[in-house]
Amino acid sequence: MAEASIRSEKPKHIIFKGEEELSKSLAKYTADLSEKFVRERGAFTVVLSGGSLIKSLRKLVEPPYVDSIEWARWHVFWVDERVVKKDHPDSNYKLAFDGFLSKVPIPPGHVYAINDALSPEGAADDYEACLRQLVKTEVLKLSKDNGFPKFDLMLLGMGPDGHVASLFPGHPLVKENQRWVTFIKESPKPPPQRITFTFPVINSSSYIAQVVCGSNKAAAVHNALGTEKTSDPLPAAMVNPRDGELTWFLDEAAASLLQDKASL
Ligand SMILES: O=C(O)[C@H](O)[C@@H](O)[C@H](O)[C@H](O)COP(=O)(O)O
Repeated sequence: MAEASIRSEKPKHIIFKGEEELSKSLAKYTADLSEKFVRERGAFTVVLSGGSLIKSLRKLVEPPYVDSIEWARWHVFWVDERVVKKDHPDSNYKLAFDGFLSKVPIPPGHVYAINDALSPEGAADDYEACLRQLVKTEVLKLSKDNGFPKFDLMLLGMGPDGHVASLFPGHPLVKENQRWVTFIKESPKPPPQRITFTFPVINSSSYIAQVVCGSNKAAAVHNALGTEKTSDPLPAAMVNPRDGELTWFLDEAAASLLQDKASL
């Protein structure tokens, strides 16, 4: 079984009037965690998604954060990546590079992009091997209780169907519980070929921000934040860190079907 533990209570969620307020809060949240992990262990491992998340990180590359964050201590990963060349318009690396990474002095050797010369199978194996090497050099920690890598911060988006990373509703990959990184060749969201972290890795993170905006995602937010027990939860409802902290960052449109929707 995958780690589809059913929640007994709602995870923490914060509702913002709009995406502008959300992006300010997300920048402060990320900068505070960067400061904490750099102080505690001299490094900060951050996992990015594709999609609209990258735009919502824009305040990090503006003052005060652009100058105060210790970018040299960052190590950047992707929770999922499309199996395309790194300069292809569908590439999550390209999206993040153009909108974020090119604007801050993170050492290029700390940015762990997919090997874009490989097949989906090969790229997933290669990415997992890269993570295992980073465990040896102690850039990455391992979760003490399950042996999966423990990232400091995972920044997730969510699709209107409730998918996270490239883990889609009803797809067998949501139950993968051995691999750290796996692949999909028939993603319902184009492009079809992708690699993705698995749920045991996602749920071993120290902190997870689930960042969701827009009325087209309101039904999935309502479903994922509900506490009704179901045998077939949405992937977004399976984000449930075993020894970490999950915070949903929502705008009013995405939160419109929730009962308690007091916004900041
Ligand atoms: O490669 C991808 O497709 C993304 O990593 C994906 O998992 C994304 O986070 C969601 O689909 C939400 O995307 P939007 O925020 O653009 O809706």
